[in-house]
Amino acid sequence: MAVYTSLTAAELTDLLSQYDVGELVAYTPISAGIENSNYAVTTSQREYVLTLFEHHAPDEVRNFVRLARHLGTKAMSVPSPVEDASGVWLHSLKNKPTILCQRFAGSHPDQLSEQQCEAIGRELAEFHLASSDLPDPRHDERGYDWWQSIASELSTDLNASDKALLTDELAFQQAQRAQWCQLPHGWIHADLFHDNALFDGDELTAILDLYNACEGAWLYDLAIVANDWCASDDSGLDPKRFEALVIGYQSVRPLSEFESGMWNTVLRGAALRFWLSRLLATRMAKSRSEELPAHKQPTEYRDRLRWHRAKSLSKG
Ligand SMILES: Nc1ncnc2c1ncn2[C@@H]1O[C@H](COP(=O)(O)OP(=O)(O)OP(=O)(O)O)[C@@H](O)[C@H]1O
Ligand SMILES: N[C@@H](CCO)C(=O)O
Repeated sequence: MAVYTSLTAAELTDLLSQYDVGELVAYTPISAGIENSNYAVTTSQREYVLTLFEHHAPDEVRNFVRLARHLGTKAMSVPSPVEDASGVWLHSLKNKPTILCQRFAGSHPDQLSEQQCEAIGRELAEFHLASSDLPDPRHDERGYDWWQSIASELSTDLNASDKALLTDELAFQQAQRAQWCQLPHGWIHADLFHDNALFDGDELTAILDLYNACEGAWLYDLAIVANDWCASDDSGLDPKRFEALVIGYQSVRPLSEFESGMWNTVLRGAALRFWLSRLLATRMAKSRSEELPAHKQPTEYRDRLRWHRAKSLSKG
């Protein structure tokens, strides 16, 4: 949790002078986030967030931000970069691609309510529909092929029971490939956990961190949201929050009968994906002699996968 690149007031003032955003009043590093450096910036006109991309070249950033810019033109509350006085939105500070976005009000929800789940469901469906006319979604680098390849790499870190679970689930998912391919698909957020949304009470003010957005099944995106926002103490899903989420989503884009029949498969796939990515993150943290925070442990998603599998068995 860090800001990796330090900035002086003079550097920031120089950057802001290219925009029509008023004078610099204050700036504070934002410690949440592990990937990029973010600053909360107050000018005489309004509040902004300045992001310096730590690991990406300008062309990659252009590609990441394409979706946010598209959704910004449709008045969705996502961090879309502000243009400077000559229409340029991608700048460079300390040799790092840099953007300035509107700072949204609100905070990350903590005790998730049914109203918040309904709101995020509605917003996700809006996101799917509003992005559907933007061509060439990015390839999902954490999709099915990655599940297969990373699973064999990571299996040496697992005990026998987890290895058996992983092998069995991959075989199940492989058998379901043809069905997955028939699901309605397009751009998906792919990481809409509750720490990537802002709320003011029960009112959703923004969805953030579109940098994993890629092509995928829309139901899969909804399942990623369900596994996090509706998580229950027994490692499964809370039925009331899950119902609220689906009601919210369907109020904008009703699910087809085929999609509704695929829930269990897709919830399992979404749990598997984050079990694997957290296992990988654990391995990487260990190599730096660090640990993942308690709320990002792989076991949470392994246990959720087990819960979904037990559900499908109990349905017979
Ligand atoms: N436009 C914005 N308005 C308000 N707050 C924002 C905005 N952009 C970022 N933030 C705040 O900064 C934090 C970090 O942003 P973000 O999640 O994009 O970080 P990151 O390091 O790029 O990604 P990661 O979550 O993968 O570590 C967010 O959790 C949020 O609190
Ligand atoms: N949202 C992810 C981390 C960022 O991709 C997780 O909780 O595992």
